[in-house]
Amino acid sequence: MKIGFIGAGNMARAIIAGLLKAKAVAPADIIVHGGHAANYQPYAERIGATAAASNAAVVEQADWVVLAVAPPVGKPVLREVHEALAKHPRPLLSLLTGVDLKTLAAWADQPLPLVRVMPNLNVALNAGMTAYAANAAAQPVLPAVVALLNTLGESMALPEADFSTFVALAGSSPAFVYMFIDALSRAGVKYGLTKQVATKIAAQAVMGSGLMAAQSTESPMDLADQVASPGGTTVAGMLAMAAAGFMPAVVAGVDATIAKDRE
Ligand SMILES: NC(=O)C1=CN([C@@H]2O[C@H](COP(=O)(O)OP(=O)(O)OC[C@H]3O[C@@H](n4cnc5c(N)ncnc54)[C@H](O)[C@@H]3O)[C@@H](O)[C@H]2O)C=CC1
Ligand SMILES: O=C(O)[C@@H]1CCC=N1
Repeated sequence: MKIGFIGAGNMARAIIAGLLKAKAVAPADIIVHGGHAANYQPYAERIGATAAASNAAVVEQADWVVLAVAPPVGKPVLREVHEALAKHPRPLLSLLTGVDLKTLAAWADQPLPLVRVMPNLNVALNAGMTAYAANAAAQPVLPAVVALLNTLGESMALPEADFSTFVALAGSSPAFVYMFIDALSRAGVKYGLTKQVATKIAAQAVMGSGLMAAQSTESPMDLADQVASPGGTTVAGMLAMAAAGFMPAVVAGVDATIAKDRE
């Protein structure tokens, strides 16, 4: 199975890293083309992937094509590869935020199997959270696509109406979590730890808590109650964070992310 990537930026590289770690695809079966030869060619060489000379060459050489460019670049790129896709009607996996299957079909301007895929950067560690939605033509290939996505972490079928919310809760949220880790770590620096030590402590605590929340059948607040001993340190911290607007700040961030995705 040859997987082609149009665009070789952060998201494409994270997916490729995950696929290679899982040994889901052989390095030479990864075909990439990006906007800048000076970037994508040495990258392809470094990981043993095949650098294609053009986006059309990606379509010609790959079995499936992943559209991994910025959303505004999607339409011109699909116009550019129109002829190649007409000759080789490959399933197209789009990572573009804010671009639904209907728009994608209009841009492709020909009947193609289309899968809208929304991953996050944690796919690089095979710990991603990915949503997908597919058109009717993609149904025969969907089980194989989902099997591939599952090598990158968890995946779920999601109605397209919920994709904007998913972007906030999974696509963008690693950045929000890093903000939280940085805030914890900075507070540690305030009390005399080095940033390096404080970040190690904060990141490991967040990782363990994430694992616990993902695996437990209890709600996050039930888990918090188990941390908060009566009259103890945790409840004092939780109440101070609540008073400082922790939850409204997070929800405002999600609101802004969803609004941007829907622009
Ligand atoms: N970064 C993330 O965490 C996530 C990104 N996405 C989506 O993935 C897509 C890619 O995002 P990133 O990788 O973060 O962006 P990026 O800016 O890192 O990468 C975009 C890539 O497209 C290439 N490119 C630009 N014009 C091109 C053209 N005409 N032909 C071929 N390649 C071209 C650039 O050279 C670059 O390699 C976006 O649509 C984004 O919404 C989705 C979920 C998470
Ligand atoms: O910031 C962005 O627009 C992309 C989509 C989700 C994560 N990164």
